[in-house]
Amino acid sequence: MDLRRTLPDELLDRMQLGTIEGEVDTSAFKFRAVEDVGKFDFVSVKSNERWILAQVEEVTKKPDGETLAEANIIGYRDKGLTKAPRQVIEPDSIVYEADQELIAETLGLEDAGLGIGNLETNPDIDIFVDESDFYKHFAVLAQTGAGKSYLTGVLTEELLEQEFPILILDPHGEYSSLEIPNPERSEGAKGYDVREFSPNTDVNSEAMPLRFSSVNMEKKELLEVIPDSLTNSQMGVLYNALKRLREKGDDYTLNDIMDAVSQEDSTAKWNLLNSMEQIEESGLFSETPTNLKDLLEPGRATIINLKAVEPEATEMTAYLLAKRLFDLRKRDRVPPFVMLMEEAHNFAPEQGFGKALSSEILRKIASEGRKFGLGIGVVSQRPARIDKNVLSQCNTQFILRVSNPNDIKAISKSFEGVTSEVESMITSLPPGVCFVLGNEYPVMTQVRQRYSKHGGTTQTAEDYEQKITVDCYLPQEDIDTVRQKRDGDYTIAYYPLYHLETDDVEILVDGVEGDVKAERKKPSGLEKQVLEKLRNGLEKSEIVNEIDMTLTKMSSIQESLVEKGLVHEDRFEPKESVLDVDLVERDATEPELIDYKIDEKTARNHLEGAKVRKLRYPYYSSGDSVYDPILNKQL
Ligand SMILES: Nc1ncnc2c1ncn2[C@@H]1O[C@H](COP(=O)(O)OP(=O)(O)OP(=O)(O)O)[C@@H](O)[C@H]1O
Repeated sequence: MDLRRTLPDELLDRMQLGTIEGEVDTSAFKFRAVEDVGKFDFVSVKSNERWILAQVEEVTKKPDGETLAEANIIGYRDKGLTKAPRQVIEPDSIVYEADQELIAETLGLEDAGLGIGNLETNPDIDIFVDESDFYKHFAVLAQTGAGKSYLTGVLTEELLEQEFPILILDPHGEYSSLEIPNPERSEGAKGYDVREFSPNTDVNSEAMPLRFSSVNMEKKELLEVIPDSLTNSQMGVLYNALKRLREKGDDYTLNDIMDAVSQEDSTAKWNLLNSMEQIEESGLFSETPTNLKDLLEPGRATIINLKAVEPEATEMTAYLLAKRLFDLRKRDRVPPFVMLMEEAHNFAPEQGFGKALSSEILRKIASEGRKFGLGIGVVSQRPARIDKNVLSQCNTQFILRVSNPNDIKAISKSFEGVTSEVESMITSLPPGVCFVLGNEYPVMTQVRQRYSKHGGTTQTAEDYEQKITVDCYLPQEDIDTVRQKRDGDYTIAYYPLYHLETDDVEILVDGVEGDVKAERKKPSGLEKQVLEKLRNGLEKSEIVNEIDMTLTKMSSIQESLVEKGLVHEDRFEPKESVLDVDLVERDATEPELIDYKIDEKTARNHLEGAKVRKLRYPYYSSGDSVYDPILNKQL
């Protein structure tokens, strides 16, 4: 019988793949394939006037050359819903290739939104995710090397295209490459608007410093960041100190609280002060804090680079950012935004896997954030170690390859739609292929190529660049700010200097030319005190009062300071010198260092018996132009 003649027209343009064989039930069938079929291919069968979609689960080739395929029935589309058939398909039915429309309709695929890739089995079918779903939280879960940070980069690009403000907690400093177009793309490469902040700008020298305000900190917040748990008497001391400060009615800082605590009449204050000193030493708080509103700008990714930040400071940063930004969001002071957390198991650990300061606030955001337009993105290679209360609130899940049984269990417990077949498929996904869960059916997706450069590549011996730590004068402006303000592709260069010092004199010698760049005599004890107060903006009369000295003494000190070249002759103001600029340690690469041409011995000729130290002066250069970030001017 000529099968094609007996078929209605609508069937004719679909490719026949084979015929059902053996027993059929409502969930699966087997068919003898006459065309090539592969694992996970979508196929279709007509039953009771409806097209049923199924997916090949296994293909077997028999010794006689016959190919048998097993397919799981997904269902049919009816009134906007995918339904499982209640009647069995007729044995002997013909199995066809499934067309794009049937697949897209039955799987309930979106046809617009964030384009993350294509259906793994059908490259012509693009996979989109509804952008509003990102305020209902999402998770990217995968074992190391499966493509987790690559996919997170793709999601970030798509969110930035939709003008979302995004904040990324980046423990390894791998997301700043979002600003660089992907060099592996022949067309469509693109860099994005990125700002980088870090609590540790010594190591992350390209980042702007991230500092928090300690003005009027509430008791609850203070108790969260104090590293030790307090005794009742310590609580009492803190309570009294805060009460007294509030009664005064003025703004108060962490230092004011410490002063007030030290004035309390209780021995419990000493340990409390000790704990508070640790917060102060973390360097996270400042009188000139980062304006948190600057962290959220539509269409911009703000990266919180936590590379080389101590674990305690990392925790405190995550807690303070989540807490304060959620508060600001609730009061509509910042736009709706998405906060992405790499290594999320460290910020919201599951019980039994440690504690984190940010646990409670992240649970709160997970359950309430969507009401206020704060979506969180949980990215982790250890799903089993993430707080279930947080994980289960993630409405959309992107699961790449995961093979650890505990992690698989955590995934199937937290999310719907993870059948045992999906579980086994997750263990064998190739890199860059993920399941998108959260819709009607888990969709196996080939993640698209990135528009911007992927920064998470494992470092190899060839691309290893040794870092050399140098003592460097602290730039007033960081390189990113200068790049943005002056719209130039500036790179940093460290100019070599020698600092020579005896008990009386200090000089700075140019490490290339060998000449003296700055010189001055050192102030004596009392002169130093006067100079310091002068630098802090005090008037002569105020200094006389504070140090408690006669006017005659003050005049002789002034004379001596003029003679040493430390203050101006015509006005009692300190002379500015590069010798007063603060020093910081910086990690530089070999090409960033300008070579010394003068050796230490030659430099020492300028000042016999001096202690010599190598220092560096930073310059930012772009083509022919050179910018001095200490004097803040173009040279
Ligand atoms: N969709 C993709 N397209 C092309 N290459 C990809 C894709 N996904 C991943 N890769 C490649 O696989 C490598 C590993 O991916 P990625 O860095 O995202 O892994 P990871 O899961 O984040 O691992 P780790 O936990 O070690 O950071 C990448 O360097 C990239 O080259």
